[in-house]
This record gives sequence, C-alpha cells and structure tokens, in this order.
Amino acid sequence: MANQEHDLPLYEKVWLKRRFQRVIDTFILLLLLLLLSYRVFSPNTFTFSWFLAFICESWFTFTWIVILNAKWSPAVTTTHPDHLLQRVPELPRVDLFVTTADPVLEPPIITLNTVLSLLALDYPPNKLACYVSDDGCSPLTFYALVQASKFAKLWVPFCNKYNVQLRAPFRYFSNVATSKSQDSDSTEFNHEWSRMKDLYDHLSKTIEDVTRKQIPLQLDGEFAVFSNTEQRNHPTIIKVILENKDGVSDGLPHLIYISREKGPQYPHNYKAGAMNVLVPWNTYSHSYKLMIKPQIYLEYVQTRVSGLMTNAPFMLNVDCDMVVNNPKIVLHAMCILMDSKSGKEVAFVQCFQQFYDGIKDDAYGNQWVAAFEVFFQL
Ligand SMILES: O=c1ccn([C@@H]2O[C@H](COP(=O)(O)OP(=O)(O)O[C@H]3O[C@H](CO)[C@@H](O)[C@H](O)[C@H]3O)[C@@H](O)[C@H]2O)c(=O)[nH]1
Ligand SMILES: [Mn+2]
Repeated sequence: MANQEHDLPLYEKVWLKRRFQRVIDTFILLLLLLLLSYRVFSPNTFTFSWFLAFICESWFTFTWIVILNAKWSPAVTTTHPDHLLQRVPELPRVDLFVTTADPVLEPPIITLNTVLSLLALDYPPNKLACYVSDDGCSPLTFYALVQASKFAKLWVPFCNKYNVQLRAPFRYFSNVATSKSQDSDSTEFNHEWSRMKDLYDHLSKTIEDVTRKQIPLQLDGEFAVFSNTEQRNHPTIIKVILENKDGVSDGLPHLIYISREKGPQYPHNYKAGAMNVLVPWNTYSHSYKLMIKPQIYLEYVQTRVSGLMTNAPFMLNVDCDMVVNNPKIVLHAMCILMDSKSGKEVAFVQCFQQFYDGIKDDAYGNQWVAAFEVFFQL
C-alpha cells in the first residue's frame, strides 16, 4: 500500500502524435523553398518588385521554420494536485509578486482584484506572502490594498466555502448567471452571495471616489510617508498590511506594500528593476522571520525585500492587470516543480495567458486567438 502511494504520479506528460500534420507542414515548407528558388533563378531578378517579393517570401519562410519548430512535437501535461500531499511531506512556501506602476493607467481597483485573487489561492495561507511593488508610489494604491485586506477577511472564507473558481471579485460578479449557477437553490448561498456583492460594490465605489478625489485622502497617520514623495523621487516605503503572525493555516497570507527607492539620477529599469528589488538573491537570509518593524531594516531592505522577510524557495509573478483564474494554480505548478525528476530539471512553469474584456473581433490580434488556433493547434 505504502509503495503504491509512493508511485502515484504527480504529473503525466503525453507526447502527441502528429504524423499527418507534420507531413503537411513539411510540404508547405518545401513549397516555400521552391518559391524562393524560383525567385532566385527567375529571369526578372534584381528589379525593385523582385526584391520586395524576395524579402517578403524569405521572411515568411523564416517564420514558418520557427513555427514548425514550436509545434513539431507538442505534449499535454496533466497534473495531479490530489497526489501532492501524499508524495511531499510539506508544501513549500511561495512568495507572490505583483507589480504596478501607475495609478492612472493601472487603476488601484484592478490591482486590488489581482491581490484578492492571490490571497484567496487554494494553498496553505501560512505558506504564502504577497508583495505588491508600486512604482507609482501612490497612496491610492496603498489605500486600495488596505481596503483589500479588510475585504479579504470575508471574501476568502466565502470562496473556500463555495469553492469559487474565479476569485477576483470583479470577474466573479461580472457574470451573475455563472457565479450563481452553483448552489443556486440554497438560500444560504444566495444570501451570502448578495451580501458579498453588496460589500464589493461598496468597496469599488469607495475606491473609485477616492481615485476621482471625490473623497479626499488625508496624508496623515499611515499615509504620512507619502506626503513628500514624487513618482520618480522618493525613499523606500514598506508597509506590512497583513501579517499571519502565528502562521495559522486558516488565516490570510502576508500582504506587503513596497515602493522601492527612486531618484532622478539613476535609471529605475521598469519592471525588471522592480522585480530585482523584490526577489531574494542569496540563501543566507533563510533564517530571517517576517519583520514587523520594517523601518529597522530599511537600509538593507533597499536591495532585496522578500529575501529579508520570507525568502520562499518559489515565487509567482503576475502583473497588476492579470488575475488568477484557477485557485489551484500553485498546486498544479508544484506537481512539476516538486517532482523528484522534473523538479531538478524544470526552472519555471508557465500557463497560457487568457484575455478578458478584449475588444470584439480582436482586430489587432492582441488576444492571440488566431495564433493559438492555427499555430499551436494540437
Ligand atoms: O516602471 C515600471 C513599468 C512597469 N511595471 C510593471 O510591469 C508590468 C508590465 O508592464 P507593462 O507596461 O504593462 O507591459 P505589458 O506589455 O502589458 O506586459 C507584458 O510585457 C512585459 C515586458 O515584456 C512583461 O514584463 C509582462 O510580464 C508582460 O505581461 C506591469 O505590471 C507594470 O505595472 C513596473 O513595475 N515598473
Ligand atoms: Mn500590462
């Protein structure tokens, strides 16, 4: 029995047979090469139109070779999160990183939803820490996160109780039919659903009013650090918004706000710069516990924040305009990262990106619909 349990696979990778498609794809490549050789050996060479056609066809052939490589031998990976706890004695800690840069272009309510979808992950909360890097150095973003932390205390238990799939409230409530489809007969569920919706509507209205300056935000108390700051010129600001002090497994993950030091005299390097400040860089700080008085560590913290605080062996990075649409995503990733063989070979796990609220027909192809259908078809 014990052996059987040990043999439970964490994931399976099945290589797909694509003999027929491979023949077709190679045939297209052959036609393209024939076309190119026709161009080269045709009598009307070196005119302007010849040159234009040659460049276009060469580029098309090159992209076809790249595409051919990408789809030559696709595989489907099926993960088994339910086997994970039987195979690994303890789940590892994961640091979650969210980057935001501008409260106008990336409204705080969007970042708030991203953070809520992370705080509600189906993973032991005492193993998670969510770091939000704010390159906008905005009290609005900090305010939204404080509000998010209060809402999370009700939202996360609601998601767990009803096994909610989409845990970013604005996505969940955007489709009443789908979100209410489960347990729709239960009065208790209907009652709690309406209560959560009212609370979320109130929350988003408050954030909107503060963002539009209809409710003034006083820069005192917790917010005083923002009073003399400019977006490109300010010292480091770190605020521990939520702390799972006792490491309880039914609490909430840590939530930490960070605005890294910036000055006009040196480049900030955009997202890469922000991630460098967040990501741990050595293993010596493993013994550090979460610091509840960050100001003491400010001078050290200027370099790698999570390294000094939680220093988890794994990290998950999402932009502020993304949401987690599968609460088990970390468990799925762990099936590959914790496997005895692939765990040593695989550096990162990435999921296909899906887009929400895209423009109809996707005229500019930003949602990659055609690309996925044509190039990555399995
Ligand atoms: O000075 C900056 C500028 C940007 N960002 C953040 O970086 C992320 C991505 O920046 P964005 O300008 O939104 O780039 P996109 O083209 O939308 O994002 C794609 O392209 C980026 C650059 O290749 C990748 O880093 C992203 O993960 C990928 O989603 C966002 O969360 C920003 O808030 C910062 O933290 N600081
Ligand atoms: Mn973006």
